[in-house]
Amino acid sequence: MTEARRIVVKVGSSSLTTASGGLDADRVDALVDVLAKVRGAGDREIVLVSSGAIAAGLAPLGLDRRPKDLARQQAAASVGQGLLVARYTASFARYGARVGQILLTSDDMSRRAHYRNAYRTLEQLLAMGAMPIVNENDTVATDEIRFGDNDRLAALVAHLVRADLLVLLSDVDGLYDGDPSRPGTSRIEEVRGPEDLAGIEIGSAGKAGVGTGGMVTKVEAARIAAAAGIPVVLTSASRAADALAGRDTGTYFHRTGRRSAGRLLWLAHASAPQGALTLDEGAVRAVVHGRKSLLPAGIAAVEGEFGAGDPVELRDGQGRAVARGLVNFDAKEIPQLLGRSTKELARELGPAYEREVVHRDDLVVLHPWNG
Ligand SMILES: Nc1ncnc2c1ncn2[C@@H]1O[C@H](COP(=O)(O)OP(=O)(O)O)[C@@H](O)[C@H]1O
Ligand SMILES: N[C@@H](CCC(=O)OP(=O)(O)O)C(=O)O
Repeated sequence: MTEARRIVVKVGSSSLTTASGGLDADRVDALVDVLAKVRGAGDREIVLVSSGAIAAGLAPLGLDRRPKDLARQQAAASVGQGLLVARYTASFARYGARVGQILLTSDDMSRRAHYRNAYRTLEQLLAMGAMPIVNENDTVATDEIRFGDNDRLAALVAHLVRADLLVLLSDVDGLYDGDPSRPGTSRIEEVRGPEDLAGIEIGSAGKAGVGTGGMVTKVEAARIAAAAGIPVVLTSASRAADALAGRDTGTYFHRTGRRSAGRLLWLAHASAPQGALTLDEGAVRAVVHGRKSLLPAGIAAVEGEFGAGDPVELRDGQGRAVARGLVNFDAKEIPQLLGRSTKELARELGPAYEREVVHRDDLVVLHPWNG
């Protein structure tokens, strides 16, 4: 852990708010103290993924708890994000450090140009010595594409910036083998693979009522990062200094895979497919084994309401998901393309119809078909 040069630290809402709700300036300062010292001590870079926008916006809007509807959550995030970053700006200024705000949606993690730009901005901020602070762009994220929690976003950011370590900070000092508020449960120190999670009761958000995903999304984020070659420490915000100093704390998830290709990680693990295309046998072979683009001739059926650019699932004849991809057509355009060659379509409907339905650069074959 002490060898990690680039670290993504994610802090949850529950670690930044007071018991009665609202942003807790002391807890923000305590976290900033730890991060600023790590940065100041040498050649380690940190990207902070911080939740807390919705929680910070509740009291100023006269809300006493996190609203259920998306519109009011977005309004709260809109008010709270400004307050959150203002707080971080003041807090890092105590160390002479600047902060830069980066708001991302799941869309940004999949579209090539957005992904590249986010990467470039993050690199530039780090090169200029500013502290990047990332959050989900709550005000534009719809229910369908929303991360909702920031745990998976943090895993994807860790992959995006090629981090050596992901630190997930919560209000609990690790993964427990059952609900930690129950007596008799104990902390799991290491997770080497899925077998170490068998039989563990992984629950949802804690009592504070401001967090969202609970342990489920943290374990999922750890799984995504570990599979992409990035080890993960899950611990409490109050143990952040220990975790960053490499002292034994929390739960350590060993990496399970090697670093993999860019933005497609999002497609494989965190996207919500907006529809499905059923492939004939030849197309399954071409896409899964040949790593080819999906052409209209190989599609047998289409389901769902999606627009061009949305993630869709590709299924075989038995209905099993074999891949995910970003589709180049709206759902309603596809029925007329089914089973037909691109040449024929171009002749009949125009040159715009000569394109692949899913380009191979926008396609990820799912495990266990990608072995
Ligand atoms: N097996 C478990 N181990 C640890 N915590 C768990 C477990 N199951 C459920 N939890 C709950 O998950 C909560 C953390 O999730 P959450 O409130 O979403 O935090 P954050 O705001 O930090 O993202 C803990 O407070 C705990 O009550
Ligand atoms: N983007 C949202 C994150 C929502 C949330 O509560 O996330 P988390 O506390 O990480 O489970 C916010 O800033 O409020």
